[in-house]
Amino acid sequence: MAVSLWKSLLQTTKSRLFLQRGVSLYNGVHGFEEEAIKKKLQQFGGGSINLSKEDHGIRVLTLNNPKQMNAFTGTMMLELQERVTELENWKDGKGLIIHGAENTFCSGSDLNAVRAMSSSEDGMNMCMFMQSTLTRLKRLPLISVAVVQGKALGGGAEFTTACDFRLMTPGSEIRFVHKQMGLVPGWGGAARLVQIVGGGAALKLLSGALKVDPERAVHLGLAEETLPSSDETRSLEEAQAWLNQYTKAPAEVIQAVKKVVTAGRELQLEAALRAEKDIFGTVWGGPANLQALAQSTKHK
Ligand SMILES: CC[C@H](C(=O)O)C(=O)SCCNC(=O)CCNC(=O)[C@H](O)C(C)(C)COP(=O)(O)OP(=O)(O)OC[C@H]1O[C@@H](n2cnc3c(N)ncnc32)[C@H](O)[C@@H]1OP(=O)(O)O
Repeated sequence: MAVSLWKSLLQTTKSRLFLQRGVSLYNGVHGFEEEAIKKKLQQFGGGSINLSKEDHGIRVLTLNNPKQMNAFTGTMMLELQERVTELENWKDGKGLIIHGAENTFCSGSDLNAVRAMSSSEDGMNMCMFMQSTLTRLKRLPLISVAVVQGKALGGGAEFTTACDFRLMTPGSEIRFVHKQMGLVPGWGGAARLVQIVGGGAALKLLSGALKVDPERAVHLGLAEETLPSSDETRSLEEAQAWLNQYTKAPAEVIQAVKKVVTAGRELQLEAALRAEKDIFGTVWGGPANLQALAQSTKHK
């Protein structure tokens, strides 16, 4: 009796915690020194992470460091965390498109920062910082899609897996080059890749550091489709049209949809069911629900 009560309390707490915004994956208990790593990252500047204005419930996040093929500098890592916080507080959002500036996605960590931060302590702290930010990004109550133009390498490949979907332009590639660097993914990319393509395919992609072109990515279920255009502006418009198919409903309904899927993805069944109940409670009898009932909506 006492054990089952305790188990039930633990699961409820877990599903509640999971629904909260801004919760870091790591803290001091895990040896994470957030303020120390932020100070360190501040030393490696360049580039920016830009967030567009809202358009029909969709915003565009741009990885902007084209001089280095959009490699992630320290300050870009810090800015990404700020943009994610901004998106967590966006009440009317439905969708997010993520792409790289000047027709390429991202070539991973800035190698200059990587070289200067080669101690185990810095590596662990950077890993925990980026895992935490990308986990929050994937949990956003928005439908997110990465538009992969040019190359997504190393941390860039990992970043694409923190989106719900990937669309690739002709000639683009996703490549987990970590093995070639004597590493494995550390931004959560391996765990997410296994969820997306399964263990066998993930093992091949990581151990072979294989170039994944759009055709192979679609075949593996890593990408949804190849966009018709490789032109930067047109492919973004195509991605927007693709995303529009899934965001035609009030924001509170789209957000609830994403939340139940996130719960199903991340929690054990009983905790996911409890989370689903809580989320269901936010839309039941809500404006969209009442309107659909009043109109006797038919689903022909
Ligand atoms: C592996 C784990 C780790 C993590 O997860 O944290 C990482 O991500 S480490 C980074 C992994 N990425 C790389 O190792 C990329 C190395 N670069 C390349 O393979 C090429 O530069 C490539 C294929 C991205 C582009 O080749 P291309 O011939 O088209 O152009 P350039 O090589 O001339 O590159 C232009 C310019 O960009 C600089 N660059 C590219 N990537 C990075 C990077 N990750 N960090 C810093 N700088 C980068 C490159 O050095 C050139 O600059 P320049 O001043 O002209 O030499």
